Amino acid sequence: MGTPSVGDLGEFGLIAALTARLPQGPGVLLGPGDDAAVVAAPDGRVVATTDLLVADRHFRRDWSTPHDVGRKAAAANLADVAAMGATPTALLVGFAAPADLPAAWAEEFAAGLAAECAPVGASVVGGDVVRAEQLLVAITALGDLGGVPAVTRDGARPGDVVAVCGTLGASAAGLAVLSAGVRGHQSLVQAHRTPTPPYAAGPAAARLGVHALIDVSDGLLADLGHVAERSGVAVDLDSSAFVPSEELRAAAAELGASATQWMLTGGEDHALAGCFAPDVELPDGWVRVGRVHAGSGVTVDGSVPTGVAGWDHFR
Ligand SMILES: Nc1ncnc2c1ncn2[C@@H]1O[C@H](COP(=O)(O)OP(=O)(O)O)[C@@H](O)[C@H]1O
Ligand SMILES: Cc1ncc(C[n+]2csc(CCOP(=O)(O)OP(=O)(O)O)c2C)c(N)n1
Ligand SMILES: [Mg+2]
Ligand SMILES: [Mg+2]
Ligand SMILES: [Mg+2]
Repeated sequence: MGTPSVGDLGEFGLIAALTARLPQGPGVLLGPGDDAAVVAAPDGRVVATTDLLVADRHFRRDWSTPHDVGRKAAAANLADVAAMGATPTALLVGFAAPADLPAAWAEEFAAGLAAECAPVGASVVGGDVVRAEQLLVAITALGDLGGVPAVTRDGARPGDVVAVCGTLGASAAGLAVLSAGVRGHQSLVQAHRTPTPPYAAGPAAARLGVHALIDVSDGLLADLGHVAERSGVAVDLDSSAFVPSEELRAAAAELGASATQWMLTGGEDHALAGCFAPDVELPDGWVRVGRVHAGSGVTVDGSVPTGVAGWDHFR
C-alpha cells in the first residue's frame, strides 16, 4: 500500500488526524469530540463570521501547498473577526474532499490552520468532514470584542480620514504571475498563497474609536463601496497615496498590467480599511488614503473609476 488517502483513514480516522494538529487554547472550555464545543465569551458577546474556500475558485492544488491553503482559509476568516474590532478566539472547520485525497494533504492543511491561528491565540474547536467531488473548506470564526463596541461598516462620517493597514495588490499580482505562468516574483506569489492580515490592528483601531472598518477581500474600491453604501457617505481616494512597491511595479511591467489597479481592485490581501475621526492620530502601520464626504459612491481624485471595483463570484 502506498501513502494513505483520506478514504483509507475513514471519517473518524480523518477527524483524529486533523484534530491532532489543531490548536486548543485556554479559552476553550470543551474542545472537539462532543456534540458541540464550549468556548468562553469573556465579555458576554461573541463575534461570528464564515467564509468558504473552494478548489479552483479560491486556490489551486498545483499553485498552493496544503499548508498554504490551511493558512489562507484561516486568514480569510480571522481577518473578518479583526475587521469587527475583535480578537479571534475559535474556528470551526468544515472539510469536504474526494476519498482519494492523500491523507497527508489533509494533515498539512490542518498544520497550516494551526500555524495561522497560533500567533493570534485562536483555537480550532470543531468542524465536520464529508466526501465530495470537489475540495471545499468552510470555516466559521468566533471572536471576542474585549469590552469595545463592534466596529461596523455603517459608522463612517463626512470629514473622516480613510486609512489602510496592511498590503494592497500583492495577492492580485501573485495570482496574475501564477496565471501567466511566468517565473520569479516569489514574494508576490507567496502573498497570494498566504496573505498576512494585520490582525491586531483591528482591535487596536477599535480601542481608538475608529468609526468604520472592513477587511479588503474583494478589492479596496469594492469593499470601501460597502462602507460608503452602509454609512450613507461618499469616499474619495487620493491617487498619490497608492505608491506601488518595486516588486509590484516589476510584475506589472512584465505582465503589461497596472500596479495601481492591483492596489485599488485586487482582493485577498485582507488589509484593513478604516474611517477615523479627523483629529485621531493614526496608529502605527496605518496609511492615509482618502477622505469621507457627504454623498455616495467611491471616487479617485474626484472621478468615478472605470472598470470593475473588485471580485464578484457571480458576475
Ligand atoms: N448565505 C448567506 N446567508 C446569510 N448571510 C450571508 C450569506 N452570504 C453572505 N452573507 C452575509 O452578507 C454579508 C456580506 O458577505 P461577504 O461579502 O461574504 O462578507 P465578507 O467579504 O466580509 O466575507 C456578510 O454579513 C455575510 O455574513
Ligand atoms: C484559482 C483562483 N482563481 C481566482 C482567485 C481570485 N479570487 C478568488 S475569490 C476572491 C475574492 C475573495 O473571496 P470571497 O469568497 O469573495 O471572500 P469574501 O469577500 O466573502 O471574504 C478572489 C480575488 C483565486 N484566489 N484563485
Ligand atoms: Mg464572505
Ligand atoms: Mg470582510
Ligand atoms: Mg471575508
